[in-house]
Amino acid sequence: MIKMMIMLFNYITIRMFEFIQKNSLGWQVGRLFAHLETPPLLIIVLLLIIWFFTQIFQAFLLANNFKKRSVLSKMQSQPIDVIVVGSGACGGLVAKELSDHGFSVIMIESGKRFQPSVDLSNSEANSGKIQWTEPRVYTGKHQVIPKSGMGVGGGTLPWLGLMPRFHQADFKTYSSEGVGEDWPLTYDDLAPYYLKIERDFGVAGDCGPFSPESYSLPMPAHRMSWHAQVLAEGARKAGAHPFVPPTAINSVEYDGRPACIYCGWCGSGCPTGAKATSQGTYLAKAEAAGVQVISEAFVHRVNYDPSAGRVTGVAYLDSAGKEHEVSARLVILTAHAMETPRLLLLSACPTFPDGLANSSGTVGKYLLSHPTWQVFGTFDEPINAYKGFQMGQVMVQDYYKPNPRNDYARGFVLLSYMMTPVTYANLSGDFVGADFKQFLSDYSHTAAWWAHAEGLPSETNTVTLDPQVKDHRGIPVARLTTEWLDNDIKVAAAGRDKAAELMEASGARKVRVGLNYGAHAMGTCRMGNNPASSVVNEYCQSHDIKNLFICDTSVFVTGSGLNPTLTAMAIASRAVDYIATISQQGEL
Ligand SMILES: Cc1cc2nc3c(=O)[nH]c(=O)nc-3n(C[C@H](O)[C@H](O)[C@H](O)COP(=O)(O)OP(=O)(O)OC[C@H]3O[C@@H](n4cnc5c(N)ncnc54)[C@H](O)[C@@H]3O)c2cc1C
Repeated sequence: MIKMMIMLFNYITIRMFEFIQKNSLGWQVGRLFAHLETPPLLIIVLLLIIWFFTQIFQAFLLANNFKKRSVLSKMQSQPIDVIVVGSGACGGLVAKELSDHGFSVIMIESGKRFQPSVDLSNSEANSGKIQWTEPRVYTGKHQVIPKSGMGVGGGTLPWLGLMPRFHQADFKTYSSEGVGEDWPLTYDDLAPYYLKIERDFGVAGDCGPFSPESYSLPMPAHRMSWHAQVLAEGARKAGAHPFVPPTAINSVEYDGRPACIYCGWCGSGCPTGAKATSQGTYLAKAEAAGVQVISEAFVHRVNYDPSAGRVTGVAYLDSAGKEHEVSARLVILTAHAMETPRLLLLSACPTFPDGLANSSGTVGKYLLSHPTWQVFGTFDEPINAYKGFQMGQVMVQDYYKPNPRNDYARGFVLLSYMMTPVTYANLSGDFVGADFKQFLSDYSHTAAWWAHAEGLPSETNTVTLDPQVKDHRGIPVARLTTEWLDNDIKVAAAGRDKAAELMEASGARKVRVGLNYGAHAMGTCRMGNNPASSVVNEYCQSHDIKNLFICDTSVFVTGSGLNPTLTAMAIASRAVDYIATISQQGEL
């Protein structure tokens, strides 16, 4: 075969020289045909040439990791400072704050843009529109399926708005308890950013008796609705100290957005704008200041220039499958802890064959989640727990601080919770006939505690590229491989049992343990001081590529037992200040 190819190559070369000599296409074609004595031989040669070039073309397509290649459009006429990938909690903040610092920013978001008052008004069906619906593969001993958002606004479209601060010890789990790992930053590093975001984003509630320090929030706490009062009373009887936690849902009109009307559909998107979303806060201001948002645009590669050792921009596919390239001085990934590692792995190149910015081999490793249990209580009188916002009208944090007498490390919190009717009905399982009827009529008599614990980091909990499953674009999807550690199981079980005890203390006639699952995704591109064991430094800057930043929950070292978004935003805001400083010093 090789011999044949060489002969073919020699033959074409000789003919080309002759062609140049004679400078006549007609003469050349005539001579070529004359040398090929029989028509079958001519056909075979032509087929071989076609085959040869098809192989080269296919290899090229594979190397570029996509099926449909169309015309590249270099869209910008002006040089851009920063590309932000993903428009969620951190993306919106990063775009707004960079724009305030004078950077020109393009944001690229794979989901659609919604008009909340029209597209998301008051229906459970909407939650499907605003959650990530593309395929992912979940595997491992205990499958963890963290929900995530999609659309302009990202995870803040379906989120429930809980905004607690992490505690000092959450950043030092190894030095305080010998588990997990210490972060390269501290609570004090983030405290000014927590404060700023609570004001800019809009948070209502109390810091509670167990907060890392005493702080006040810009809006008063919401009044607990009846079910939350019943749960709080039971918690007090059992010796706990319930309070109304920090929530990014307006209790009064704030920053041009109205107070909550307590319709109870927070997870389906807020039609009034009372719930803070990236789209309705940071991003709205960023766009007004000139930030360009490209929606329905899936970034499938971060481009890298090996001669400069820098990223140069990104390539994305629009909804019609057409490819575009955008270049910028800086690329910031805020695509969340499942899609950011996927994108880096998809962007493998000769310099980084195992994934861009992955010389440490840790991209996609140490996937963190919160092991949780739902515990339902059914009461004699109706308590209408569906009224008011869905989660965290009351919180119990008494069992959060680690206690050496426990047979587990770290801790948990309890948050009041109630699901919307169809989600509740879906839990009916095997009930039929009278049992099913009873289950449904219990809805207005039922409330829940959501026990939310800390899951510890493990190198074998990972996001990788699935070798088989591809999305509709032909691109490998994220594959999550997970197994809870012994400590995760124990601390979550302690949370579950405490929730059941408090529910009984509230007077529930029936206590039922519901689902056990993993909430929130974090930690797949963790930060650290050592480039051999972490992906970014404490300012979210890649150890390998200085103009590449990762500013989302991927950078978490441990997950704490608390809702993660405020802390991710605080870390991102601190990274923006760093970027502005080093940019001024000419270091970017
Ligand atoms: C139902 C629900 C309730 C929640 N409630 C709470 C809560 O009460 N408190 C809390 O702290 N957290 C909560 N969370 C979690 C919270 O939403 C996330 O922690 C937070 O949004 C993460 O922010 P992020 O910036 O890392 O990513 P996200 O906000 O998830 O944004 C990432 C964005 O990137 C886009 N994207 C992904 N890949 C690409 C790509 N290749 N190209 C272009 N765009 C891409 C996605 O479409 C998405 O819009 C909840 C989540 C859900 C789903």
